[in-house]
Amino acid sequence: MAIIKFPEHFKWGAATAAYQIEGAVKEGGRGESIWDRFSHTPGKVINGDNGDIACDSYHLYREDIALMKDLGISVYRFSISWPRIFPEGIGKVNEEGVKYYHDFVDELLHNGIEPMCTLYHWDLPQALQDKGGWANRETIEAFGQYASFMFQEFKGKISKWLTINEPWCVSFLSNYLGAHAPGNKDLQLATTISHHLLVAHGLAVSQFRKIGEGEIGFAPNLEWLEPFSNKEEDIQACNRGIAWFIEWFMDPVFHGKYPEFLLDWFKDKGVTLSIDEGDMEQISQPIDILGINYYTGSVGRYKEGEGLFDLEPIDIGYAKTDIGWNIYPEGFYKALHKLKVQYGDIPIYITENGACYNDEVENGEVKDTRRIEYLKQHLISLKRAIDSGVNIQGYLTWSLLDNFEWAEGYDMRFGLIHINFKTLARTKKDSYFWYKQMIGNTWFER
Ligand SMILES: CCOCCOc1ccc(-c2cn(C[C@@H]3NC[C@@H](O)[C@H]3O)nn2)cc1
Repeated sequence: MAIIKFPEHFKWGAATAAYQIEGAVKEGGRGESIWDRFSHTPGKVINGDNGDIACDSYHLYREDIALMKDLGISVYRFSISWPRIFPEGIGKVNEEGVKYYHDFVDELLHNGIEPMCTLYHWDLPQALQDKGGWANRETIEAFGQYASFMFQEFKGKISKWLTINEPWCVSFLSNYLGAHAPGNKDLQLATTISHHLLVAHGLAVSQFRKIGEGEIGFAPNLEWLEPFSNKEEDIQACNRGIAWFIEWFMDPVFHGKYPEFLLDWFKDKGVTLSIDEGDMEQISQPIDILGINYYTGSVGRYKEGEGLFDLEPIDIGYAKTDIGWNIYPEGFYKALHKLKVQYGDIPIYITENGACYNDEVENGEVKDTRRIEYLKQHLISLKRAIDSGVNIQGYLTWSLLDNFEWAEGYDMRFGLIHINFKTLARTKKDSYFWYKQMIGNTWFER
C-alpha cells in the first residue's frame, strides 16, 4: 500500500456558502437576493427547491462549528450574504446582519478555526439587480463599498478574503447559458459582466490595501478538457474550452490583459468588450492568494459549429458522480500544473473540490464510500502537483454540509455531513470520519 503524505503545515478545511446553508431569508433584517427571486420562479430549480430554510445554519451555526472542531479542520470557508449587510445593496447598513457575522466569526475563532471569507458567492442584492446588476458599472462601486465596510468591520478577525467566487459561473453560466440566477442567455451581456466582475475584484483589492489586514484573492473554477486525439483541431478546441475558465479570468488578473485569441473568437461572434481607462490596471493589482475550485474534466474534440468554441465534449465512459460529472482526477493535476507554468508561484488554496453522491442515512450511518474514493483520487493528484512544485497551501473540500446545490436543489448532496432537510438533523457520513483521520495523520493509505 502507498502512503500519501502531505506537508506538516498544510491547511485542511471545508467550504460552504451563505445562500446554500443559512436559510432565515426573511430574518435578521436581510434583504432579497437574486437567488431568492430565481429560486421562487417556477421552473428554475429542480423540485421547486429554494434557500428559504436550507440547512438553517443561520440558527444552527454553533452546532456546525462544533462539528468542524470535531472534524479537526483548521480553516473554514464561508460566504457573507451581501443583502444581510446591505439589504438594498448600498446605503443603510443592517446592524443585525453585521452582529450575526460577528457572532459567527467569534465562534469560529473561539474554536481555533481560521475564517476564510468569500465576499461574493452569487447572492447579489435584488435591489442592485433591479438596476441592471453586474451589467451596470454602478454595481462595481456598490461592491467596493460593501467590501470596504467588511474589511474595516472584521479587521483583526478575518485575515483571508476572497472577492468573487467562480466568476465564470456568475457571468457565463448565469447570463449566457441561463442555468443560474438571474438566468439570462446573452453572450454579450455575459462577457460584459465577466469584465465588470474583474473590475469589482480589483476595486476590492485596492480598498483592501488601504483598509484591510491579511491576504486577499479570488476563486475561479476550472474544468479540464482532454483532447480526444492528438489532431491539432482537437487540441485547439480544448484549449479554447479551458481558456474560457482559466485564461479569460486569470490573464487579466495576473498579466493585465485578456487572452487575444479569445477576444478575437468573441469578436467573430459579434461580442466586444468595453474597457474603461484604468480598468486593466485595477484588475491586475497583485493578489496574495488564489482559490481554485475543481470538480471534473471531460474529453473534447473539434466539431464545427458546436457550442461556443466548435468544441464537442464526448463521453468515452469515465465513471461519473451522481450529478453526472466525470470523475477525472488527472485533470486536477494538469490544471494545477498549467497554473504554475502560466501564473507562477502564487500561493494556492483548493477552495472547492468534492463529489456529489446522494447516499442516505441507514441505521444512523451514511456509507458514502464513493466519496472517499473520489477524495483519495483527487488528493493523489493534488500531492503530485505539490511534489512537482505547485505552491499549494491548503485544501478545503466542498462541502462541510449537504446543501442547496443551486438549480439542482437539495437532491444533489456534496457534504461530509448529511442533512435531513425536513428535521435539519446532521449525520456524519463515513467520509467525515475518513477526512477526520486523514487530517489528524496528514496522510492516508492508498
Ligand atoms: C445550460 C447548461 O448548464 C449546464 C450546467 O453547467 C454547470 C456548470 C458548473 C456548475 C458548477 C456547480 N458547482 C458547484 C458549486 N461551486 C460553488 C459552490 O456553490 C458549489 O455549489 N461548480 N460548478 C453547475 C452547472
